[in-house]
Order: sequence, then C-alpha cells, then structure tokens
Amino acid sequence: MFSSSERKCRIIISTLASTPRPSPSPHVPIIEHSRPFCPPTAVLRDERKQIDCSRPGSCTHWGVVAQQSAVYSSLTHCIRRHSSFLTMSGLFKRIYHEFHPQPPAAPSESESSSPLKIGVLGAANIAAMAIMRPAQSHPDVVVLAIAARDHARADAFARKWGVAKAYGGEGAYQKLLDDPDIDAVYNPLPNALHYEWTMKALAAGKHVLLEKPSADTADETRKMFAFAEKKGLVLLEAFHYPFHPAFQRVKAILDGRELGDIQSMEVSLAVPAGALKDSDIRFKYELGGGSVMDMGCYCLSIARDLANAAPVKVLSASADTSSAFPKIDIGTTATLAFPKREHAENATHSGSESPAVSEAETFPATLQSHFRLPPRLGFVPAMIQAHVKVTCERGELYFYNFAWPSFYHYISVKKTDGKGKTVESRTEKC
Ligand SMILES: NC(=O)C1=CN([C@@H]2O[C@H](COP(=O)(O)OP(=O)(O)OC[C@H]3O[C@@H](n4cnc5c(N)ncnc54)[C@H](OP(=O)(O)O)[C@@H]3O)[C@@H](O)[C@H]2O)C=CC1
Ligand SMILES: O=C1OC[C@@H](O)[C@H](O)[C@H]1O
Repeated sequence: MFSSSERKCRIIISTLASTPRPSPSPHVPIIEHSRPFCPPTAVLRDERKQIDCSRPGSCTHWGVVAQQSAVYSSLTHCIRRHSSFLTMSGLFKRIYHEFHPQPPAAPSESESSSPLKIGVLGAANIAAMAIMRPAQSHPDVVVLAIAARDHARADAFARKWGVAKAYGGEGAYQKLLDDPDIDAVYNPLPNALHYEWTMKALAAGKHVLLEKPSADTADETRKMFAFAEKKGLVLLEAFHYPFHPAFQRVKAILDGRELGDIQSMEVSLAVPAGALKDSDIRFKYELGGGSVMDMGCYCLSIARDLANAAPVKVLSASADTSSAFPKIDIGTTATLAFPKREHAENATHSGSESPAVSEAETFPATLQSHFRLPPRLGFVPAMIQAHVKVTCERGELYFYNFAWPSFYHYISVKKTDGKGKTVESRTEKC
C-alpha cells in the first residue's frame, strides 16, 4: 500500500511522463551564442529553422531573494570551479545581457517583413523573460497583443513592452484568441488553466507555446497534443534547456557513449526557503501547484531526454509537506526506473502496471524537487540546486544548472578505466 502523498507523487509523475517529447532537439544544431534566447518561438515559426541559443537570466518570479541566491550560488560555483576573473566577468555579462538584449545588427528583409505575430495570455511574471525580452532582439517575432483579466494590467503591460493591442477585463483571453492577426499564442497561465486555454487557442487556429508542465493530467496532455496534430498546428511545451548548446553537448557525450552506458542518474532542482512567496501560484493546489509539477517536471523531462526513454516504474517516492499548504508537496524525492539503452524500445509507459522490461534491464534515476530547502546545519543558507549527475560504466558526467544553462553552467566529465581509476577529468562550457 502507498501512502496518500506517495500515491499523489506517482500520479503526478505518470502525468508528467506522458507529455510527448518536443520534436526540436533532433533538429536543433549547436550554434553560437549570438542573440538572446528565443528558440521556442523560432520552432513555432518553422521547425526546420536554425535556432539561436544563448543566454542568461534568473527567473523574475523568484523575486529578489532567489535572484540573490542564484547569483550567490553561481558565484560560489564559479569560484570553486575556475576562480578566474574571466569566468566571473562572463557571469555578470550574461546577467547584463539577459536584461539588455541587443537587436541583431542587420535583420534580414524576410525576417522583419513577415514576423510571426504572437499573443500573450495573461501578464505573467515569466512573460518578461520568456518572450518579451527575447522578442526585442528577434525581428522574426512580434508580440502583437496581450490579454489580462484586468484592463489596467493589460494596458500597463502593453505600455511597458510596446505591445500594440491590449485586451483587458472579462472575456479578454477569448478576445485575443479571436483576433485574426495573431498567428501563435504564448500560454503562461497557471498550470491548471493550461489545458482549457490551449484547447481554446488551438480551436481558434493558433499555434501554441505552452508553459511547462503541459497540463494537470496525462489525459489532458494527450488530448491537447492529439488536437494540435489534428489541426495541423504546432504545440510546444516551453522547456528552454533542450535548445541550449550545453544540453546538446551533454546529450552528445552520453549518446556517443564516450563514458559507456548509463548506470544511474541524479537530478535535482530545488530552491531555498524564502525564494518563493507564500502567495505564489506554485503553492495553490487548485491552480496545479506543487514542487513536482513546477520543478520536478524539469527533472523528469531531462531524465527522459538523457535516457532516450520514459521511465517504466516508480521505485519510491516521498513528499515533504507543510501544514501551511496541506494539499501540495513542497518537496519530493522519487526514484524511477528507466530502461537501459538496449531495452529502451521495448519499454512501456511509466503508467503501465507491468512494464515490458525486467528490473535488471533498468537503471535508477533519483529526482528531487523542492520549494523550501532548509538551511544546512540549521543556519547556513541552502543554495539553489540545479544539476544532473550521470554515472556511467566508464565515468561520470555532472551538468550544473541544466534548467537555466543560459544563466551559468558547466559540464564536468570524469573518465575512468572501468575499474575506478580516473584517466581524464575535464570541464566544458558551451
Ligand atoms: N519555462 C520556464 O522557464 C518557466 C515557466 N513558468 C511557467 O509559467 C506559468 C506562469 O508562471 P508565473 O509567470 O510564475 O506565474 P504568474 O502568477 O506570474 O502568472 C500567471 C498569470 O496567469 C493569469 N491568471 C489567470 N487566472 C489566474 C488565477 N486564477 N490566479 C492567478 N493567475 C491567474 C494571471 O494573468 P492576468 O491576471 O494578467 O490575466 C497571471 O499573471 C506556470 O505554468 C509556470 O510553470 C514559470 C517560470 C519559468
Ligand atoms: O520554470 C521554472 O523555472 C525554474 C523553476 O525554479 C521555477 O519555479 C519554474 O516555474
């Protein structure tokens, strides 16, 4: 018998594991960091298009505490790993460029004459980082409209970002969807509203860039992606990391089997207590809150990407709860079984009661997400955790800051002779 929190974890994990993998990764070439980060919109425009990857940023919704913590954490990593002035100045440069994107010197005529016209549903915090700033430096994308539940909020957002149309008040979201000038919709609504508004946007004939996690249930997710396919529209879950060269480098190292097959994985995305306000949508069950939904979805997503398969079984799962937010997990640690490389094709979906692979044909991946990491030893502030550690037959790979590699990251590779002796150790940055 599972405890009720464990059962919830299992349901959520099987939901998150049901999102179809976006097609971009295989198409996305590794290219230079030349312009601010905006790949998902480029995918909406043309899946075959070359995609620019870059850069920086801490997430605006984390608020000041989280930003400080992110800088502190990245600085500590810089100092530990490289202790060079160049690395530190690079970090600050990345942060600066996140907030001051530079338009390209000479946009091509086709880029600026027929831009993809985007409408944003809700004046969400993440919209600044995910779409508004990147769009400023991408002439092939124009944010044409914003819709907010409140008139003043829609107008203020439009003024701040130079958006031509502002739909406010009751019915605003639908009015934006009914606007024939809009090609694609960015949906950064709370998770519980992803399904409803994505289905409405698709019904209105718009492509959708949908914030993660795609929906609250596996059934909703399947329905959305099936509907998009039926309508011939692009629906893309807005994880950014698959488009970043650092992720692609990690994938190339693992898929190239330089270190042999994967034996185990550890993925963590967690923030210290104080990073998120109590009023944040992430703490509201009815809005699709919870740490697995918000951060665990990244861990599961990258684990699936690196394993080239979905998990076949939840081996264990335990949640941290808080009396202040009794209906959600404020933290969760789960160990899932993923099929080993040679069994990936036979493996069934994680929701299955009887996976088609035996335990010996799997490797364990431990995923951790947390909203309120406690101070270490009771007083040392916890740092943001955002890493993937992959243990392979002949070595180990550690990818720091997989969720936001554009802000700061590094990849450490330790190669062994297969008997435990280290034969090579290197750190890469992309
Ligand atoms: N890909 C990424 O890197 C990131 C993705 N996200 C995802 O983006 C989404 C939004 O996150 P975030 O920007 O932090 O959230 P916010 O709370 O800042 O924004 C959510 C928006 O939803 C609208 N909304 C509609 N109904 C409600 C409701 N009942 N309660 C609250 N808001 C409502 C509001 O728009 P209005 O009132 O203006 O109409 C609000 O601005 C989430 O799905 C999250 O997981 C978040 C951060 C990073
Ligand atoms: O998408 C996100 O990016 C980073 C996370 O920590 C955050 O809470 C989440 O919404």
